Amino acid sequence: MANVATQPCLSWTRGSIPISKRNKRRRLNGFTRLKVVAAAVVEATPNSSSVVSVRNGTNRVLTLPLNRADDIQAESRAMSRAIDATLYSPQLLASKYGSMPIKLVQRTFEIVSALGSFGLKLFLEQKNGTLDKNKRARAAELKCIFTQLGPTFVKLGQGLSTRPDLCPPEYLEELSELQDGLPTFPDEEAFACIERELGLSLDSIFSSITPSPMAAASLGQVYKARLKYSGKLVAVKVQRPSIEEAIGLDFYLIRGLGIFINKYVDIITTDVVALIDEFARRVFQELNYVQEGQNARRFKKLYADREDICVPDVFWDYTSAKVLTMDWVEGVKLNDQEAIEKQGLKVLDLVNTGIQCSLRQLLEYGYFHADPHPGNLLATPDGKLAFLDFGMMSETPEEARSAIIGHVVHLVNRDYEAMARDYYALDFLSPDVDVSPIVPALRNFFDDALNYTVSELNFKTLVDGLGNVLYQFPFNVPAYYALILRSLTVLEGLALYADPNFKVLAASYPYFAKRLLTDPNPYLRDALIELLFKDGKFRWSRLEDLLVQGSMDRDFTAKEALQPVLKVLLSPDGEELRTLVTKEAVRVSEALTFGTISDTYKSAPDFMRTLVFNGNANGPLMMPESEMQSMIELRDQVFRISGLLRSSNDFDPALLLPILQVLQQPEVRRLGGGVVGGITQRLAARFLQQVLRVPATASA
Ligand SMILES: Nc1ncnc2c1ncn2[C@@H]1O[C@H](COP(=O)(O)OP(=O)(O)OP(=O)(O)O)[C@@H](O)[C@H]1O
Repeated sequence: MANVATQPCLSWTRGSIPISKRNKRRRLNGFTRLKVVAAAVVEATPNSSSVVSVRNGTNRVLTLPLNRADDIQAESRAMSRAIDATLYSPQLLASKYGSMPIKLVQRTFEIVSALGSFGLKLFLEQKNGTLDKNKRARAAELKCIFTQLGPTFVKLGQGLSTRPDLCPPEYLEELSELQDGLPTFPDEEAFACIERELGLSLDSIFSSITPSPMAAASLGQVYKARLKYSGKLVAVKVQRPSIEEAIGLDFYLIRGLGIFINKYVDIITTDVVALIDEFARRVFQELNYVQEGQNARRFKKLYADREDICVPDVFWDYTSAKVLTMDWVEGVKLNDQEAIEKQGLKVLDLVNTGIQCSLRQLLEYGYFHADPHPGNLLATPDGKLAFLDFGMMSETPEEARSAIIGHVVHLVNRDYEAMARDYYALDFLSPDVDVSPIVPALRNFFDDALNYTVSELNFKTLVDGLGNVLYQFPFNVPAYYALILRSLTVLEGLALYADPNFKVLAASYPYFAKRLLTDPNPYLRDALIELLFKDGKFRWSRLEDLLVQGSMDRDFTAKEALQPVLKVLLSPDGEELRTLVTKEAVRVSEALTFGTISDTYKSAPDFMRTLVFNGNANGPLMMPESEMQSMIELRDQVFRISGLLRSSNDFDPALLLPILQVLQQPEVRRLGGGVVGGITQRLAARFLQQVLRVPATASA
């Protein structure tokens, strides 16, 4: 939902009306006032502020330490006010609307005539071949039809705007505007609702409130007010009157259509009724603003530990199922680039904050804001990214969170078999589906797409490509996945306004790298081992890349890097890894030794070369130039990596001790294979010992 487009901008000081005057006017209008209940003197503020505010006799605001218990009590009072909040129940809807044939016929007529004439136009345009040409106009028309048909259809449109698998891009764009300029309802009704719901008169709660809403959305409209007892500016969201009625009737009808499709339309194999029920359940949940307040509180607890994120606090004493009072957030919408820049802020910084926060939401705690459209994201004057509207939240199951990170690893590794297997863990495929035919389809698409580096990859290209693959197989895309894609595509879209070359994947990669390097979750640890060791060889370039990327993440600490893997190294299960590490140590120590000999040879004066190396034209070592070159590359890479680790303030070389311990185990010597292996093993151990004791510069 966005600001009411038609409303002249209300300046707070001039536009808001003092409550006493407004009440007089309302009485003149014959507006029935509800019984005024004594105003709450102490206003339970959210616990994070840790103060309550009261006015003393001289009208000064005093702040007192808040007992957290007050806040909990205020919240439970709000919950008891919302005890009657309507829940979605198909049975209840059936028993209620089944006996109202006239209402049903009227509404069916409204819907069928609006959507029927739209469908007819599409049909005719398809026949005369103008369907593609008119796509944009039709999409805009559908947006208007949904707005006219009311909240259920606005919600439906908002939902469709997140489904690139169902709608062409023109429709996605138009429908995603369904947050803007929705019709308002009369202010008198809104104010009466506040009084009825809270059992308090308006003038006992607010010292002033805007005469008309600052914004109107699908389910409610938002006023800006000042709390009487603390002088705090708040946003008061008031639900549209009789909205459960309207939505309930619509869902009853839509469900009827779903039952018909399930029974008679064979080409649609998905359980349409189940989809409708899930969607309706979510919309009904959104109607309980106490639930929304609790979502906001949980979200704030998890993510607003960062200075760059702002989440409004909820005022429980002024909240009920239909009224939500929270901090007023001053800010501009994230898609208003000009206004953001005027404040001396950069859109890309804010988008980056959004991406980092979204990744934490999706992949760390799994609790995420499922509706991050630009209307719900504000840039505050002090450069924070504010999240609003917690009506629709979603959760990523724990297994899926690791599986998503693992999937990215498999993608980077081009391990298509593993990618296909991931779809079980991601719950895309039921365990009885054979994944083998999916592998060539994945290879076909990704071999091409991955010719780009990660930093060049466009998220949308990747998602579209994957979507095409998914279409061909019996995939069932879980709702959380569609919402994740939505979150990231919205942010990518916002960033592209500011920088057409912005890449969401490049901005996300540091987070993935950090998680892989530091997360002890066994799934991620194994994914890291998979990424670093391929075909029995250690891939130094991957490690270097991960360290470079991971260190760009704000939460990265070098001392945690590789710890999960190093722990496995010494564990009873680490046998295979120990073998790999030992072999690699041999390779590295050879590279170090031969690299140094080669450097010494090159830097020696001619006469020395003749004297010491007998003037050997091939250099000091009898090996092809290419082999020598790759050894030198390996050596330089190892130096760069050790430099990267040691340049971080918090890196303690002693953290690498497990490798040294492994190299010194007697059975490891045997792995090196004979005398040469043994020598290089010792060289490797010495080198490491040197690193651990003397933190010298990389080139030393
Ligand atoms: N705390 C706040 N501070 C400032 N403005 C706010 C606040 N809360 C809401 N708004 C304004 O009101 C608009 C609508 O709020 P919100 O998105 O919560 O309503 P909604 O009915 O849930 O909308 P939607 O149709 O998107 O579900 C926001 O886009 C924003 O412009």
